[in-house]
Amino acid sequence: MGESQQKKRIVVKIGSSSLTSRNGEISIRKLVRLVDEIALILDDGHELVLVSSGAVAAGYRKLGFIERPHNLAEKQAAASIGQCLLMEAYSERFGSHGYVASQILITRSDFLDQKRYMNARNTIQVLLERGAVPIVNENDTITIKQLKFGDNDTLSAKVAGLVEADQLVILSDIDGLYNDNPRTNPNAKLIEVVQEITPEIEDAAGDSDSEVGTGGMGSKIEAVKISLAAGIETFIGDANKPNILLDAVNHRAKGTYFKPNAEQDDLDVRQHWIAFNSGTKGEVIIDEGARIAITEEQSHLLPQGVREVNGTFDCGDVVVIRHMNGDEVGRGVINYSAEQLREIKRLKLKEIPDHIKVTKSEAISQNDFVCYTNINTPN
Ligand SMILES: Nc1ncnc2c1ncn2[C@@H]1O[C@H](COP(=O)(O)OP(=O)(O)O)[C@@H](O)[C@H]1O
Ligand SMILES: N[C@@H](CCC(=O)OP(=O)(O)O)C(=O)O
Repeated sequence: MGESQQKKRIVVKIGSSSLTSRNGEISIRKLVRLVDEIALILDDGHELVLVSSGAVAAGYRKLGFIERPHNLAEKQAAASIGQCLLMEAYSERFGSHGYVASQILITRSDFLDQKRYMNARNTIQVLLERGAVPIVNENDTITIKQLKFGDNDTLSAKVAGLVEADQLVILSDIDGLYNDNPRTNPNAKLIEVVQEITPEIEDAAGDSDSEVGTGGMGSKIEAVKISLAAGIETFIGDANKPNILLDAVNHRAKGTYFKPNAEQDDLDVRQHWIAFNSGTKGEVIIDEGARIAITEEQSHLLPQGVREVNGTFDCGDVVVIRHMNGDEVGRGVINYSAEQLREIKRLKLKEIPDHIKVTKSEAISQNDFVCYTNINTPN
């Protein structure tokens, strides 16, 4: 183990702008330099998952386009060629350092489904245990517009949560978050440490000015909200600075460090999925007694404390739990359908009619519940 002593699990996101030359084509020189830096981290004993953009950039010229296409189908076609070329370049360079690269293509819907989520997690776990370097990108060629991450910033934050990373490092063409877009305001100042994403920070983070970057600083801040909510410290810095990765891991790189709330509770993997990835189907409105039971007394949510049921859901779906006063309390996996719960709301367990008896009679079990005070901001 090197200077940082403790083995860390790091997710590194490399944006399109950091892998391309001025004309938007993939730059093998830039890719090679970054792989060489990653090898130093691996040599130091850390585990690393790489989230790499660049498939469209690597492929569009081979399809005869003179510039990066804007039409979705054309970008998807370009990505299907570019992804292979990208992986070929990564495999070759990682191989020269004695490391094996693996490809993982993910869509937004993979995060919504708990089984697919766990599968992805288990696969990456094996790869990391065996010393391989998982390289993740969005599955561009098959993802429909409505389910697209679009930029890879959000994907990297979700991956960091998936693998329970110690640190997320987002490398870009800029050395961090400024208090205004430095490309248009020469007086903008770098913000070195962020403890909380305030509305001022969200306002400062603008779009991308490059031809190849997708989300700009705005999508990076959205991503940071997800990683901080999951308790993962995050860094944004300039991919072009020598030793940026090793320095970021050792907290001495120039850039912006985002600190998670130290008092946050640790969520287990199922609670993490419920909090950040599941998506919710409907709402269960509860009274004060039920709120105290589930948030302060570590008890189950019983049908007795349910006042209203909004929307449609089935047993096993994740629902929002809201207090009668309108405040959101948390979310959890529901043991009844909306129809069943409407029929048994406010009833004691022994009063539940036989035709509605289910295996777990509580509405939401304590270990299937995530309280919003235990996380910063769920997405
Ligand atoms: N407040 C800000 N601080 C830093 N960069 C900003 C800010 N607002 C907008 N930007 C823009 O965001 C760009 C980085 O995002 P992007 O081009 O999407 O890169 P990537 O391809 O690495 O995701 C910067 O180069 C800059 O033009
Ligand atoms: N999945 C796309 C990446 C999209 C993109 O450009 O993302 P980003 O680099 O975060 O602005 C690709 O590989 O081309």
